[in-house]
Amino acid sequence: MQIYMAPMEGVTNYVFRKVYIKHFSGVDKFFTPFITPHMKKGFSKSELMELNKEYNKGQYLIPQILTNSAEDFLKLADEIEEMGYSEFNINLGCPSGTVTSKGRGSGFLQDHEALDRFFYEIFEKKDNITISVKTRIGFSDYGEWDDLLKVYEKYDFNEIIIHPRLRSDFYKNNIHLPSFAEACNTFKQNIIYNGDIKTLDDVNAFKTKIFDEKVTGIMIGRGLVRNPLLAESIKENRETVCIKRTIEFLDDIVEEYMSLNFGERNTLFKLKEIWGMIIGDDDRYARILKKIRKSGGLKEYKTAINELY
Ligand SMILES: Cc1cc2nc3c(=O)[nH]c(=O)nc-3n(C[C@H](O)[C@H](O)[C@H](O)COP(=O)(O)O)c2cc1C
Repeated sequence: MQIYMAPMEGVTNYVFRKVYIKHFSGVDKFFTPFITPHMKKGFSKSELMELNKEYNKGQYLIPQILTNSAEDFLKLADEIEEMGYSEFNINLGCPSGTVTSKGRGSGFLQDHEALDRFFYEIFEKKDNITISVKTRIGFSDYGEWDDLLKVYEKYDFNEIIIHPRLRSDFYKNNIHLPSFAEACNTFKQNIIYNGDIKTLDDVNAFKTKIFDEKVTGIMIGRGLVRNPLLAESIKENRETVCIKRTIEFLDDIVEEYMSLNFGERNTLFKLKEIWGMIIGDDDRYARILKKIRKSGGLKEYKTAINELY
């Protein structure tokens, strides 16, 4: 089973991924956080870093694009192709209000005809690239999935990544496995499962519920940030958590940000977000998380981290 690291804006960015592959193994594919067409502005500095082949060396990296315009997609894909990419992922899952209100991300799932036209134009004009989608199962009603499946079925995606939640669920509420199972019966292509995998047990439980040879992989987001050893664990089929290796990894992330001149404040901001995901609402470490969040500089941050040993 293949393991993909989920794109997570602000978290699994170029720095995280670069340092990740120095410390851990097990991830087969990485995705950039979504990139939106920029029209006249050109790529931002961070987008250029996300896509820089030299900086991202050693990763099988797929650029993810967020748009509802075939014309903009084609133009952006051409530009990214020139940087050496030939595989693209389309974001049809982002639940953020600022994205969905413009009919993008999971907002695009509301207009099946427009979605169909979008894919038609892309596949008609671009036959030299590989395209996958990352999708939710609808906007606000499970009943939408049947029609969406009919649209997806028409196109030659190399794989379909499914997060079986509605937009209205955001990242909470239960996963809707019947919709995922329905996709397994419908699609001919490879299917990748995404959602709430946090431990090796979660993977094994998933496999007992869904066993279909078309499910060639799982994509993991929060679970891999919480325990960066999870991909290795799954590949080796033994649960491994090692706070020491996790801290060494995060120390290296600090160094990488500092070497890129992010400055102490911005670096700390990034680390606080990562620690928020690692500790989450685990009461045993709530006090330390509070200290991490309150730290005003890297020295104070390190003192807080040392309490974890
Ligand atoms: C902070 C954050 C940022 C995210 N950014 C993206 C993104 O840029 N593109 C995308 O397709 N999904 C994005 N996602 C969704 C994740 O890729 C993934 O689908 C979601 O976290 C569910 O998987 P998980 O339960 O394994 O975390 C984001 C999620 C979070 C929490």
